[in-house]
Amino acid sequence: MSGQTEVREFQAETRQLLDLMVHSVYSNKDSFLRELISNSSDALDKLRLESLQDKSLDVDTSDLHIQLEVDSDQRTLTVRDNGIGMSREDVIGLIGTLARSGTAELRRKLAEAKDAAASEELIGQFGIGFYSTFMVADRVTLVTRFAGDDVATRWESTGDGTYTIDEVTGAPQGTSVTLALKPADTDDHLYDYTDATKLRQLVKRYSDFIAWPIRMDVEKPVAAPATESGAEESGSDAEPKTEIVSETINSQKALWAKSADEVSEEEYTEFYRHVSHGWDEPLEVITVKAEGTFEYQALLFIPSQAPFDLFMRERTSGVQLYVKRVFIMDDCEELMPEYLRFVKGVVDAADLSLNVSREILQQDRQIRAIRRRLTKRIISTVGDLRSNRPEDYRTFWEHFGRVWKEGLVNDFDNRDAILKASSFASTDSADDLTTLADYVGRMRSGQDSIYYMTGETRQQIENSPHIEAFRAKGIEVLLLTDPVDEMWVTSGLEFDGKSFTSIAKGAVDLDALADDADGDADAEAKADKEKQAESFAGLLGWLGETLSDDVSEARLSSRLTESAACLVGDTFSMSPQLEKLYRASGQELPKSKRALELNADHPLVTGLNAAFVAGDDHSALVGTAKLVYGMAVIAEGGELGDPAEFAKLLAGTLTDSLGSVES
Ligand SMILES: Nc1ncnc2c1ncn2[C@@H]1O[C@H](COP(=O)(O)OP(=O)(O)OP(=O)(O)O)[C@@H](O)[C@H]1O
Repeated sequence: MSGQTEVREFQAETRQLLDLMVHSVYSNKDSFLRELISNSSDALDKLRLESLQDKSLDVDTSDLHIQLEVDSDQRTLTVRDNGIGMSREDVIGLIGTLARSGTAELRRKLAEAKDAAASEELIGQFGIGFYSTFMVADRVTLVTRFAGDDVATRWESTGDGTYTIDEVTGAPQGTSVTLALKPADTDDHLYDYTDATKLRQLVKRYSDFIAWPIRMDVEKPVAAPATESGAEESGSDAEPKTEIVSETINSQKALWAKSADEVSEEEYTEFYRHVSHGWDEPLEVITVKAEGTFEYQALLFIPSQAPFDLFMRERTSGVQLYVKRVFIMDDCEELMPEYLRFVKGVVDAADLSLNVSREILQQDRQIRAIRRRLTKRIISTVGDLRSNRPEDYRTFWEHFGRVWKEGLVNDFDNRDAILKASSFASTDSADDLTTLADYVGRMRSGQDSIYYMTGETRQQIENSPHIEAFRAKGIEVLLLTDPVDEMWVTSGLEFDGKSFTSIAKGAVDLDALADDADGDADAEAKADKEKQAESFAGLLGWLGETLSDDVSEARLSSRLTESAACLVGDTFSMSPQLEKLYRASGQELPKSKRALELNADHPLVTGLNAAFVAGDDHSALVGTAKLVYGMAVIAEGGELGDPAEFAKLLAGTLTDSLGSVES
């Protein structure tokens, strides 16, 4: 019996994604089955957990399983489970709309994707779960009854703009998804999914480890009954008899309980996809087996692709917690520090209660011990990747380096090891990243700091005036462009006894590092410097006052070779990027002032000094002073406080210079 049918429209976003599935570019169409079985398995986990926690829940959990049902005449395949089911609201929210925050992002990227291969990769990165059914089906019907509810909900769609939803009674608890299959077309990687052999093969390949039985009715020859004489009944007219028997077609073996040499790479990959809801391959598999006081097993994966929500607040699925093979929770944050949130997998602890809650976990000594050990294992694994598999390490770094470096700020116990396994862009190479050990190996004699500069892009840093003298003298500088770099680099961390020094802050004395330094030349240079300082003293004092709203002082620079001026913070001041980040996050910060450093060899600066020394009335030079300051801000990629004033001053100066050309 069914209630009134309601026709609803898919959201525009969902429609576009559906359209993509219907005209799928994804060659691995078989994976729809994995998605459905995976959803069913999750639903069974949830029901078991729910019934453990809520004893009053009136549900039968005696035979939790997944059933595959085939109707060859109708060409349908049904995946049925007796799991937790969904309410009508769930169906509309979870199935009817692709409400996940990454959908818009996926669509945008798909629109940009140039070819089918790029689209495949994107689908791999985002995953499309339930909607993958439309790769193989013309019509999908879902009937579901939430545990404890009386009425069930039926949802149906042909993958065009609408779906229907209505109430049904008499449906069993759990969920069934029935696919009206498209005709097989092997050229399009679309197989006959009513074929028992094919289904068996797919379950074996993708879902063998699923903890719940996956059953299918299969036709089997009936063993002929023995006659009284003991001989089998036989006769020329006897047709071989068959019967339909229900068979469990997965082995249900928990992969984490097996030793690594018993598990194939493919099995690990499929398990990884199940726990991560990902479609990519794992970059590395980590197995841990602890015996003794705390017994547990862990099977962890480092993915090869960052999920779209890596930097979103409500991230999903990380490491799942099991207790003695029973699923307890997804995304068990207590088992993994936040900066390792990209790690996926399972931890099965033997000695916890099945009723364990998040509150208890937070206090639990065993959980803390597991977390400590797993963290160390992951860090050492990444270190090994770096040493032994540079290509894979590079993939890792591209996808997860930014998150990894959060550990330098947050994980005090392991930060030296994290730093060791990190890598950085530097002026040493345009393409390759460097480790700190290699950087230190290239340090100049007399250099006791690791020099770095932070900025928004590599190009911006490389073009900033601060780096000029370092470039001219061939001193290597790390180029740090991730927001998190600002944090760890100023946290007092050292590497190999060397501190990190920003080239955009404090005074630098590069002369001490000159490799060709000779005593006489040094003394001469020092005397020159002193003389220069004297001749510029008046100008510097005046500039400091004139620009006092913006700068703390004006001084001569030893870091400039090409530009006229740059701005330099105190050793412990915030960089402009960090200030910007804080402001963007809504924090009020007092205006900070930096020193204006001038290049005493630049014609603009020597000209300005000559003009300053030549007259007593310096008011005509105020505009030039402001321009010099503004140029320093622009050169480092900063934002002018009053761009209109700067533009006006510049226009006036240009006009004057043209006037002098005309006359
Ligand atoms: N058989 C089922 N029983 C109960 N709930 C289900 C079932 N299938 C799907 N759902 C619900 O619908 C939601 C959406 O499913 P869908 O497969 O689209 O995405 P997902 O499993 O959350 O993520 P992914 O796309 O990564 O697989 C699930 O999270 C689950 O809450």
